[in-house]
Amino acid sequence: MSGASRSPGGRSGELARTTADRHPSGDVAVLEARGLGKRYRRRHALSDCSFRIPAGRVCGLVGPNGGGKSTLMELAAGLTRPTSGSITVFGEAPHTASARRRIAYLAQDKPLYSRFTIEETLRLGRELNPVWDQDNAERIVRQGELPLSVRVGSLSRGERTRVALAVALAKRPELLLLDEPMADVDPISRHQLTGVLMAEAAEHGITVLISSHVLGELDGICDFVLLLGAGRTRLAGDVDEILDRHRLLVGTDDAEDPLPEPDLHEVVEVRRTRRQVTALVRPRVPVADGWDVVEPAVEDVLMAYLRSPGATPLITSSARPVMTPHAER
Ligand SMILES: Nc1ncnc2c1ncn2[C@@H]1O[C@H](COP(=O)(O)OP(=O)(O)OP(=O)(O)O)[C@@H](O)[C@H]1O
Repeated sequence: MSGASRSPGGRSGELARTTADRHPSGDVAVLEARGLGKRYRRRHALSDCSFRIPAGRVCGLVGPNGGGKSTLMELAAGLTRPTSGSITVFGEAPHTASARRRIAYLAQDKPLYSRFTIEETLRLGRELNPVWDQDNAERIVRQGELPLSVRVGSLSRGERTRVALAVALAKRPELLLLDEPMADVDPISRHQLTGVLMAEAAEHGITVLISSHVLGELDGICDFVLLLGAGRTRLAGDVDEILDRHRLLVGTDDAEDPLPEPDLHEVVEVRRTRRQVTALVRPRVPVADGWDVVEPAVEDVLMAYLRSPGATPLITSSARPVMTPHAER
């Protein structure tokens, strides 16, 4: 294999030594936002957004159109600066050269030089990046049956995604930011590229932030989620922790009050069909008899929060930033 190789967790160890404010759980945040805000003229793309993503997680980024996902990716990639609050990557401002070396960002429009061939694109990547895994990049391209001699401008959008992902992974990033990467990719390539992504993330301990509107696409690949709405953090945390905090209550819709204990649970959403009522709640006490109580799937939880913009946000302990005096300024 050409390019520098790195042992799994090698640079994570370095990260652990250099990050001062450890979380009570002992893990280390790769990406952390504290009161983060970004305003474009009068429009607030993000406001007072706080969360942390621990090292090695694959975090699904979800939210409605205009919810602030791309803005967050651009801030995390160091391409734009906050107008309030802070965002750090590996404990540093993302625009610093040392932080940017550790980040790869795949923007929604997959910017590549159209006039370059794939081979020239990879050569440019090799020249620009101190760490570059050429063999891996070529393997990912060849798996899509793309000849290296073809011009990028002649590729379909899905094929460009494959090349862009090959470039991003060849940099051997520690943080990979993927903005709706699979939107143009056919189902078979999507399955295959997702497999490549997961294998690379696991082998090299890459922390991944991946946005998608297709919730089923995130289910099974993400162990962490971040849901933004109107520029704010609405739901963040470990998938297991989030599932553990929610229950789906299913009952018949024959009572006057559809929820027998509305003061006892945080109600995220209530939905009625003709005879049935289904509620997603965060129970504070054991649920009373009369309801079928089911552990929800990730997609159930995400959909309920997306449909209910007024639901009380939940940021679980693994996603809550450590508030140092500096961070509270
Ligand atoms: N460069 C910009 N100039 C002005 N407004 C912007 C700019 N970028 C984003 N916005 C605004 O900020 C808000 C958040 O946009 P953003 O693209 O971050 O949302 P998103 O969640 O990625 O949306 P989508 O799901 O549609 O891609 C929107 O209201 C958008 O119009």
